[in-house]
Amino acid sequence: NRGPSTRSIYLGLACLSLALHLLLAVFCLSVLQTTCVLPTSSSSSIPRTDSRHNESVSHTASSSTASSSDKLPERTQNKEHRRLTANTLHHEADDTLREVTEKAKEPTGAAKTIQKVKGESKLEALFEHPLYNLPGPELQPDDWLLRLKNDEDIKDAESYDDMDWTSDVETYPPWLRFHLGISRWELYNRKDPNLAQLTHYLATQRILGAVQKTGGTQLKLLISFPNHGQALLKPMKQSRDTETDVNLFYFSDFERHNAEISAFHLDRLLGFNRIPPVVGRLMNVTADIREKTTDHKVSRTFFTSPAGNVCFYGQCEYYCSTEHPVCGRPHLLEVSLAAILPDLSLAPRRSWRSPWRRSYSRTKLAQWEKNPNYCDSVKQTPPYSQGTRLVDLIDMAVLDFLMSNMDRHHYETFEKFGNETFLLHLDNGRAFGRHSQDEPSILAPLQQCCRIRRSTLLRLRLLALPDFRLSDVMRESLAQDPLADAAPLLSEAHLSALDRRLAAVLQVVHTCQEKHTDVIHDDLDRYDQDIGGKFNS
Ligand SMILES: Nc1ncnc2c1ncn2[C@@H]1O[C@H](COP(=O)(O)OP(=O)(O)OP(=O)(O)O)[C@@H](O)[C@H]1O
Ligand SMILES: [Mn+2]
Repeated sequence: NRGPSTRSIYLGLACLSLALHLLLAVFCLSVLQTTCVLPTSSSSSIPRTDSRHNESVSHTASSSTASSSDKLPERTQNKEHRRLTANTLHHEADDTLREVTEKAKEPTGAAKTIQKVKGESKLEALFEHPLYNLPGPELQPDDWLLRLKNDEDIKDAESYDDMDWTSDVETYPPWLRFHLGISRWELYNRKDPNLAQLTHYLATQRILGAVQKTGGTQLKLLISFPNHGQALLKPMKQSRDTETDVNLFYFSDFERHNAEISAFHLDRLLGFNRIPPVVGRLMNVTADIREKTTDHKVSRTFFTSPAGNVCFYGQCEYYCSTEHPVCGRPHLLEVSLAAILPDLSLAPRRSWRSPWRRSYSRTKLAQWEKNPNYCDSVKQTPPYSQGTRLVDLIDMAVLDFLMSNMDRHHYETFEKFGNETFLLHLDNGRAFGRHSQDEPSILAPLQQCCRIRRSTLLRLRLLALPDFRLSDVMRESLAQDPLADAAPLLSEAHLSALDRRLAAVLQVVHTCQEKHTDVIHDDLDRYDQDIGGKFNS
């Protein structure tokens, strides 16, 4: 008899459960709508402020793994891995990105000072000059190193199909926006507001880790920050003004943190934009390195010096010993931090041996030192026989002569761009070693080939004028670095050496022009109206 009543109870319960499920579903839908739906602008184009970049460009999401760094074996970017890194980035992005961007908007102390003297600023005047505002070639999609996917790509590109790039480009951390801004012709756009945010990020972010960076001969660390940001650290090893010992060969010279910082500023002042942004920072050796490192090569070399300073030396080929320690005072240490380039697995680079490489021997001379017609053979050898490679190399020689860097044995390019691209000016640690002496042999490419880009020559002439004097704009530019608060990054002696060397470069060009008619590589024929007849060459 209990059959029908039990059945009705079961029926009632089933109805109740159904109703509850329905209620739950409705609730879930409404909640998801408000919290889980991400902006639909996943493929949003980045409107670029600079006229050079005024087309709308969308970048591929492949840059997501840029953060994954050296730990990954090259070319192991399978789909699973890419999805993982993209997702991780987004999770971290949510809570820390806003903080970073907010902080980055505050100008540093030095930047504020510069703003005050607006109107008298030679640096501002320089960057307002038409020679620093030439519209570059119009950029095609292939002219970006990394691209986010745009609608077209979504339709046809299988390789990106599992990417989950849903957040707004504006919320990407500065290092990622730096990567997305690398083009065929320059590493960064001087007017990109992200540049200041990137240096601020490197100078202020909490340090999460420090390991020794492999490759090269002297000690350097790979620093990691929140949001997968990384930097290449070079420590201060000697006082800023110590001149390189005259009996030390160029290949035995110490690397200088202030040389890395100054080289970035100089390269930017020359209008090249070919050095990754570098910023100075006062770090705590104990809290930021000793307590953070997971690298035994580093941690086991820490000690306290007789003076009570915390020191370490790491493991490397040159100067990694108790006799050459890196020491805090007692904990504080000045370092340079360079923005890290996109990971090699995403943006492979090619390393080129410089035709004017030194012999790196105490006794041997290189070919270019023995043969005055050396350039004739270089001019006939690819890639120097075509395009702009030779004048690019000469630009680099001018930069190196100005800062007296004799250590340019190699240079790198991004493989993606083939031979039609700028040259990366990495590793400037051995520059600015001596101010009392110049090294004319660094100018051998210019002097032997008698060729120079017109835009480079015109900028050099501009920097020789009192209104834009190189030493003055360099002093002003370096004052923006956080370490300038402690002491100038380059002494006055180094700054005036720049003016002296600039005059020497112009003299070499002048001598060339007396002997040859094809000295100028005219890259400005399209802009002659813009720059006027003021600078005839
Ligand atoms: N900003 C950067 N981002 C990514 N990789 C970099 C960066 N700067 C340098 N590297 C890479 O690290 C390598 C070593 O750096 P660097 O040349 O500065 O060290 P080094 O000890 O001075 O080398 P060497 O002794 O060969 O002159 C470089 O060859 C380059 O490929
Ligand atoms: Mn080096």
